[in-house]
Amino acid sequence: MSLKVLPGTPSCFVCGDKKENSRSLELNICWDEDDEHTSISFVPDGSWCGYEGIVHGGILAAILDDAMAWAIKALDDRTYVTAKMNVTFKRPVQLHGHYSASGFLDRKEERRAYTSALIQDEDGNTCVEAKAVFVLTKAI
Ligand SMILES: CCCCCCCCCCCCCCCC(=O)SCCNC(=O)CCNC(=O)[C@H](O)C(C)(C)COP(=O)(O)OP(=O)(O)OC[C@H]1O[C@@H](n2cnc3c(N)ncnc32)[C@H](O)[C@@H]1OP(=O)(O)O
Repeated sequence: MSLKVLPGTPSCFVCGDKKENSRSLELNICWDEDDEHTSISFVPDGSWCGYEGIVHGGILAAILDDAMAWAIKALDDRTYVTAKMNVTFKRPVQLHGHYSASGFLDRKEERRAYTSALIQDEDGNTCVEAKAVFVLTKAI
């Protein structure tokens, strides 16, 4: 497995830099060059919770959104935005656990990119799954 750390976007809530965005989670986005998917490792702290001890689903959706956006970016340098995203929460993601998110570009059609992503715990159990459609922007 050959993992490359992608640069991140300084203003981003997920992959940014606290100097540019004080609320950024500052997660590293890695690219697996052999299997062509993103990989984001994280250990949630107390500021990520909704219910006590359980990570807020909106934060998990944001991580999956980035995992998929960067899977596109690694393979196509143009700018795509999330147009539709479907998230299935299968198991709670726990405070202080060790998790990994992976994002995949499944296929492209015209201006659309179809993606998928998942979050797994350290035993390989799938906790969250997502599918999304990104659209190539005319401007940004
Ligand atoms: C230092 C290095 C930095 C480098 C930099 C890295 C950047 C890499 C990391 C980024 C990290 C951030 C990752 C978070 C990503 C976001 O969160 S993006 C923010 C959230 N999303 C948005 O704000 C999008 C808001 N929506 C829109 O702007 C517009 O509705 C859209 C999606 C652009 C579409 O508008 P439009 O271009 O006028 O759309 P339209 O011409 O009607 O449709 C175009 C095509 O898309 C399809 N389409 C449109 N909407 C949909 C839909 N909802 N479902 C399915 N298909 C749709 C249409 O069917 C059409 O398909 P074709 O007929 O061409 O095959």
